[in-house]
Amino acid sequence: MTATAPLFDRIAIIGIGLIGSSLARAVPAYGLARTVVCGDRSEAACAKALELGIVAEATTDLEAAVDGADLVILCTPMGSFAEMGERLAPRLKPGTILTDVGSVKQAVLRDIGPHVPDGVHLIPGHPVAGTEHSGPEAGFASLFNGRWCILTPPTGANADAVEKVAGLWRRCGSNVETMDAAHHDRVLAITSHLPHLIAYTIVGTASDLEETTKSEVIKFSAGGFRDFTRIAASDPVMWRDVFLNNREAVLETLQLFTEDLTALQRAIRWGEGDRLQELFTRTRAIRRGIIDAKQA
Ligand SMILES: NC(=O)C1=CN([C@@H]2O[C@H](COP(=O)(O)OP(=O)(O)OC[C@H]3O[C@@H](n4cnc5c(N)ncnc54)[C@H](O)[C@@H]3O)[C@@H](O)[C@H]2O)C=CC1
Ligand SMILES: O=C(O)C(=O)Cc1ccc(O)cc1
Repeated sequence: MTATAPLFDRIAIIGIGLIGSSLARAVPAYGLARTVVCGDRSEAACAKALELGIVAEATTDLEAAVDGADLVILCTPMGSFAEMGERLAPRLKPGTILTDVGSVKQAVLRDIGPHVPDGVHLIPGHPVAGTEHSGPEAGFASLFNGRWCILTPPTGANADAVEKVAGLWRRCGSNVETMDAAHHDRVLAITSHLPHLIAYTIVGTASDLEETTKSEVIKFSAGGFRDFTRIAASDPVMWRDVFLNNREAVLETLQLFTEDLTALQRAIRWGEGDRLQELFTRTRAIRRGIIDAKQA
C-alpha cells in the first residue's frame, strides 16, 4: 500500500519485455495504478508475467488487453508500432491516454498519430534507461530511478494528459524533460544509437578475425572490449528497428563520425601525437563532467 492515491485506474502494458515488465513491477512499487494488465503476442511472455505475479491479467489478444484501460503503454519494438496504431488506437475511448517507450520518437507520430481517435491523448515518451537484457524476467522496478524520461507531445497535446504521463515517470524516480520529437531523434542518434552501432561493428569485426586471433580476443579482452560486448549483446530486433526508424539522424551523425575517424587515422599515420593527445584530453574532461553532473 502506498500513501498517495494511484495515478491511474487500469494500466495496459503492450509488450511485457524488459521495459514493459519493469513498468509492471513499478506499478505496485510506486502506486501508479489500481490494476496493471498486459498484452503480448508471445504466449510464453504472457505466461511468465502471470507466473511472476507482475500483472493481474495477461493475454495475447491485444485488443482485449487495452479494453477499459485509462492508460495504454506500448512497450513493443518500434517496427510493430504501425500495427499497434492500426489495431489498438481506434478501440480506445475518449479520455484514454496512449503513450509508448520507443527509442525513436518521430516514428511514433508517423505510425500511430493518424489512427488516434478524437479525445484520445497520444503522449509519446522515452525512458532513457535500459540494459542489454530482454524479456519479462529481465525487468526490475527501480530501472527508471534517477534516469531521464523524455516526452515528445505533439503540438496542441492536452496539457493535463502530458502532466499525468510526466507524473507517472516522476513516481518511478525519473527526471522528466519535454522536447520536440525531431530534436529527440537527433540527440539520441549521437548519445545512444551511434554508440550501439559502433559496439555492434567492433564486436563484429573482432569475430571476423582469423580463428587464432579470435580466441585471443576473448581470452585477453580487457575493459574496453568487454564494455563493447555488453552493448553489442542488446536485443537484435529492437535495435534493427531503432536504426530503420531513425535513419536520417543516424546517417547524418554517422557521416560526422566517419570524417572524425578518418582524421584520427591520418593523425596516427603521420605521427601527429599532439592531435591525438589533444582529443583524448578533451574527451577525458567530458567523461569527468558527466560523472560530476551525476554526483551533483
Ligand atoms: N531495451 C532497452 O534498453 C530500452 C528499450 N526501449 C524501447 O522499449 C521497447 C521495448 O524494448 P524491450 O523491453 O527492451 O524489448 P523486449 O524484447 O524485452 O520486449 C518486447 C516484448 O514485445 C513483444 N512483442 C514484440 N512484437 C510484438 C507485437 N507485434 N505484438 C505484441 N507483442 C509484441 C515481445 O514478445 C516481447 O515480450 C522498444 O521500442 C525499445 O526501443 C526504451 C528504452 C530502453
Ligand atoms: O544498456 C545500455 O547501455 C543502454 O544504452 C540502454 C538503453 C537502450 C535504448 C534506449 O533507448 C535507452 C537506453
